[in-house]
Amino acid sequence: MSDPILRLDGLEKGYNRGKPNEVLVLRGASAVIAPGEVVGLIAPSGAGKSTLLHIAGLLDTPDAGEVSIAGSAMARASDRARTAARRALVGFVYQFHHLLPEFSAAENIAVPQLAHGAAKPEAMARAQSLLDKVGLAARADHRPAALSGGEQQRVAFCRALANAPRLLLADEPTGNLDPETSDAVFAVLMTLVRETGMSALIATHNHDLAARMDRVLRLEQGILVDS
Ligand SMILES: Nc1ncnc2c1ncn2[C@@H]1O[C@H](COP(=O)(O)OP(=O)(O)OP(=O)(O)O)[C@@H](O)[C@H]1O
Repeated sequence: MSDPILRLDGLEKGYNRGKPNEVLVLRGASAVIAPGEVVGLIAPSGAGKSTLLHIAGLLDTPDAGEVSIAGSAMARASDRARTAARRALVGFVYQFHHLLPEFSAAENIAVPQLAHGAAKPEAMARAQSLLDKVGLAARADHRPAALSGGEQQRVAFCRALANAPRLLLADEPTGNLDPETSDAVFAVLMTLVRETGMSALIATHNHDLAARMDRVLRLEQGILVDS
């Protein structure tokens, strides 16, 4: 059997440890995500969803436990190895688009490819083909401020997929949109994820959206439980 794309083993994470204002957020969180699996993450506000996603995406390190991506243990790997794995294997989408305001939609999608060593013409061609897929071919030259909220978020999806990651980590990817737009934009995200066959861990407060995923994990009292 192929390695899981993401394996979280007994993750522990706290802030201000050993001090009076200590907060223990993760207390042994474990999960396995198989290739191609799309998993929802439901957590009450403040339960540690962002902390978990940052550790899973190698943006932060756990106090204890292991994170393996595509079979490689990364929790205690060098910064250089973690950055290389993150760039090659992981895409991120947040609640707010975080697009660079002075760049066009296509340029925003080209940036991570250039950082990963692509040549500009190829990066721009891939940006255009991703924009085609999300119905924004005609918006390639628009700056983020000239796009609607739903369009900005669709560009952010393209940027997350620019380097063809194997794992998408999304933190309330449509949480900033009105319900109708959220539904339509979420459908675009799911189509992109399913078409590429990538795995995804998608945090949402929306139970209807969570119901469209293969399964759902809940983060409760610092551990992950099947929903
Ligand atoms: N740098 C930090 N220093 C101290 N406490 C922190 C820090 N970052 C997060 N926390 C605390 O850890 C807990 C989990 O935070 P986290 O941002 O992971 O929650 P969340 O589930 O993503 O919340 P929300 O859904 O409201 O965004 C919270 O109680 C938060 O106050």
